[in-house]
Amino acid sequence: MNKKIAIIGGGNLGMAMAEGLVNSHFIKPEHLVVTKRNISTLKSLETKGVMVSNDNAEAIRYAEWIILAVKPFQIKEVLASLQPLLDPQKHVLVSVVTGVWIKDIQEIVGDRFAVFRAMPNTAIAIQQSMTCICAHQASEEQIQYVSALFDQLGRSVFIEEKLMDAATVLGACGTAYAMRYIRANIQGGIEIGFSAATASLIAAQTVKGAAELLLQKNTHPEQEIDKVTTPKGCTIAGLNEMEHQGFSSSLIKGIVTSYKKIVDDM
Ligand SMILES: NC(=O)C1=CN([C@@H]2O[C@H](COP(=O)(O)OP(=O)(O)OC[C@H]3O[C@@H](n4cnc5c(N)ncnc54)[C@H](OP(=O)(O)O)[C@@H]3O)[C@@H](O)[C@H]2O)C=CC1
Ligand SMILES: O=C(O)[C@@H]1CCC=N1
Repeated sequence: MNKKIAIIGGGNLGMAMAEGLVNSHFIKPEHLVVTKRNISTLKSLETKGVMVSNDNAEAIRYAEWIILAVKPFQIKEVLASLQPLLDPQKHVLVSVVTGVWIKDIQEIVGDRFAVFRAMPNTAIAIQQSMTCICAHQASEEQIQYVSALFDQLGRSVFIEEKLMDAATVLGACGTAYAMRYIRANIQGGIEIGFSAATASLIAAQTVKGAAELLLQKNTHPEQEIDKVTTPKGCTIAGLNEMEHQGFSSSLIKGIVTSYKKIVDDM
């Protein structure tokens, strides 16, 4: 397991992945290199012993596993600059870039590489990501390595590439949707009497507990809702008012809008 990993693009997600990889001890810090043009924001990683660099070529020479974590509009230029240095016998590519297909990557680097697309979320920093993965021309050993990597950083599932945009919305944008739900709870909590700090704790732990009920007991949300709603009680009164105001409908419309944005832009 002494493989070396390069993360090309140490931004929000690249940095979160690096933190998760090091904190989980999946990789020794000295076996990880993270690049970006302005490396001054990578000091916390450097302190942990991770190599940081503004030289992608140096990172490609060092590592076998290349995680591409730049913005979608940057990927073509970055791949084109890396192409002469990439070797299908040595390198495996893992792209976390939204809306960029394996065929787009192959158009630039050629079709002889094992390529993965992975869609984690920012909770990867604390080993709580949900990561959807698809593989192309990968060996069983490479698939096992990628599985082990993302399972160490949360939970993972292999999906077909055609579902990758949907995975981006539900799994990655989903972190932002959940944050907004929690924030609204905090605002409501303050209005009914809590300090912001206490409301934040109650809201976040309650959401965590609700999610764990589904994950651990494998139940449907409505089964769990039935256990909370006393007939004529306060929960159902509040829930129904939320639905009258378009709660579920607004979430579904938001999810579909995010999805259309990816599909229409690419
Ligand atoms: N943020 C999220 O929650 C998620 C993001 N994604 C995807 O991950 C990718 C990264 O997103 P995110 O981290 O949010 O974006 P960021 O803009 O935060 O990170 C991209 C990083 O790439 C660096 N970069 C730009 N050009 C180069 C280059 N030529 N060589 C090396 N590094 C470069 C930038 O730093 P500098 O300018 O210093 O070079 C920047 O830090 C995107 O494609 C996004 O769609 C996927 C799932 C979740
Ligand atoms: O909105 C974005 O650009 C990215 C895609 C997934 C999460 N954030």
